[in-house]
Amino acid sequence: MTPEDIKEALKQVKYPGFSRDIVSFGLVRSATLDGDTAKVSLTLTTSDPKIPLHIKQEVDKCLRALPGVKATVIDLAVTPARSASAPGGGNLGGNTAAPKTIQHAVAIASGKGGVGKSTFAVNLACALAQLLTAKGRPGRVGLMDCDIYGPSVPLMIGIEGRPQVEGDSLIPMENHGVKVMSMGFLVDDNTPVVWRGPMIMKTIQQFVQNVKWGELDILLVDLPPGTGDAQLSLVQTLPLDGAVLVTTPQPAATNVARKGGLMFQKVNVPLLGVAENMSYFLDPAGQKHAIFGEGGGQKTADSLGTVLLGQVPLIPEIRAGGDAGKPIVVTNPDSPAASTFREIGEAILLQLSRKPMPATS
Ligand SMILES: Nc1ncnc2c1ncn2[C@@H]1O[C@H](COP(=O)(O)OP(=O)(O)OP(=O)(O)O)[C@@H](O)[C@H]1O
Repeated sequence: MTPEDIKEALKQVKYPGFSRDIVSFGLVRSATLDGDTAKVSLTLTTSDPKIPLHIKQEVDKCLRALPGVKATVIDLAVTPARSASAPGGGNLGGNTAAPKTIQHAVAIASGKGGVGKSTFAVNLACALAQLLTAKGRPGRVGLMDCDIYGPSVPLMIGIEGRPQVEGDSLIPMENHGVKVMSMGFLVDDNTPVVWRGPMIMKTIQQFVQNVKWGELDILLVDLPPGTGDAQLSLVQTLPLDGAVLVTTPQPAATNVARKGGLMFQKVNVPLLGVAENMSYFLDPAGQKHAIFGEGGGQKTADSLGTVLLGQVPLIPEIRAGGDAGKPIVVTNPDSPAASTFREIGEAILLQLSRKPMPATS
């Protein structure tokens, strides 16, 4: 029995409340067999004492079921997490004060345009809404579309019309369990692009402060594509807890995605990971075709010292869902693509609950 065999077996142990296992979450530091004793060391960041206890019991059960294992030594190092359940979290950095009712704000960014960032953000928001609803926390996901030049979120999530105004505040629009605010609700197609630049900072600050989001566990912020000065000042304006980079697999996209990663590091926003979109085309016979090459997402993640959160296939159903305002996560929740979005959502929630956030300036 090699360390790899033991790690393979430990993939049966799920992190409490998630469908992901402790190995893929990176909690297992080492695993060895010494005579008939299996020795495993784990690290975990949580403030909930029930979680280490539960994981320890499950790991013990799993190890004892292995051939030749009679005893176990499980070393579990627990670091207390910042309080993820405390309202406000207290860690929202940035220049704009975030309402205390928003626990975590996470940017969805891409280096290049057209990699499917908005499609990703919409599906991820719906997946998070499903996950949190299943945990008894419905209505706690928000999506803020900051793409001034091509705000596509309203169309992709199936919302038309304008938000209601209540006193000084705007009421977010809602569909598929996600509260949404978008530049697309406020500027029409005829608004000249030159006006949009000066409007953006002010409007986006207002999106954070003057929109009645209510109690949110997570607010996703769909940033405009690119890594230029405009994005940099936007990122500094927003009270972000983390960022997810979306890329396609080819080198041309990943090189620019890396620049995006460096931009977040510059402003002390932790990278939660890289998501690869259009990773492969899945033909009707179930065959995978690497149209845009392979490995770019992993390479980007490695070079930025972060993780690859998941790989979303290129399938016509995702495009059609975007055009119809019916994301695949909602219309076909059992599809492999929908499962990928939920797995990415789980990984993000887990990271937010265990990662102590550095203070931002
Ligand atoms: N995984 C996918 N499979 C099939 N089509 C996809 C996929 N992801 C995105 N698309 C399609 O690709 C097009 C571009 O996607 P999207 O508008 O989300 O990109 P974007 O990166 O947000 O673009 P930009 O930021 O430049 O506006 C859309 O037509 C969308 O439906």
